[in-house]
Amino acid sequence: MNKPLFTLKKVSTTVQNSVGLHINILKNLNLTINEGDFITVLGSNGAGKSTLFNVIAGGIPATSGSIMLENRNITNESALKRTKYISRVFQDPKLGTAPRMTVAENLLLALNRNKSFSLMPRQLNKHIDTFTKLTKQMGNGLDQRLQTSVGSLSGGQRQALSFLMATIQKPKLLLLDEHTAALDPKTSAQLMKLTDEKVTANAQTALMITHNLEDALTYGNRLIVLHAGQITLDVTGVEKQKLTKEDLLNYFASY
Ligand SMILES: Nc1ncnc2c1ncn2[C@@H]1O[C@H](COP(=O)(O)OP(=O)(O)OP(=O)(O)O)[C@@H](O)[C@H]1O
Repeated sequence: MNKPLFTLKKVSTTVQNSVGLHINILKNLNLTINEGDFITVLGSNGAGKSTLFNVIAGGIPATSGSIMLENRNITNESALKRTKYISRVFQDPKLGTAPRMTVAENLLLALNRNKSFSLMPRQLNKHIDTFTKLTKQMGNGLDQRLQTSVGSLSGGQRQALSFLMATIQKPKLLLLDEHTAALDPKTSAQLMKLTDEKVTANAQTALMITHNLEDALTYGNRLIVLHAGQITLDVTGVEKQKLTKEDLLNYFASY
């Protein structure tokens, strides 16, 4: 049985642009994210995908409608409070990590998110084996760079670190905003594979925005398409498995 985790009901979002005009981005959007869903999110540029993530994470308020987390109404909860249970990885590897701190310090920060703690060497030493194991899984040399400052990592290593930090404490929801798009094809494919392994192994509820149709079809149990601020396609399970790249191209061409 599908258990609803996040429920967005008739969510609309209006923002003001640089010349003061009000733009309605999300329009009466309905979405139920079930526990364990791994949803790939497609949509043309400007469809409202990142805005949807911003509204779920609390960065942009819903102008109307409601967002429920199980039985709790979180529509007006701050973004800061929502970081307790929602993690996000962005397209830009520079976001989500502290550049002057080492890889190990960043991981310790993520491990202690929402707690008061110290970055004392004692604390770091306690976790170093765990961090080595975790970073080794990435297969990109990150485990050899635990004591290196994050600013000197490659984009791929830094993005792998952002992903590890976002998942080190299992969040209720993981939002992946084109998180492999800025990486070279090999590094991107490697992080995508690791993402799938981790999300699947942890039964992690996740939404992943991508412009890569193959990734959208290959990964996840569910696929949604956003168009002009609304969800126009929502397929799950066998229906998703049957979907082809050609179907999607035809679907987009029909707009
Ligand atoms: N804060 C804002 N102020 C003004 N306009 C905005 C704001 N945020 C988003 N928009 C506009 O709303 C529309 C939707 O933007 P959004 O970033 O959500 O689209 P997207 O589907 O993620 O696009 P892309 O695939 O290009 O990343 C765009 O036209 C964008 O310019």
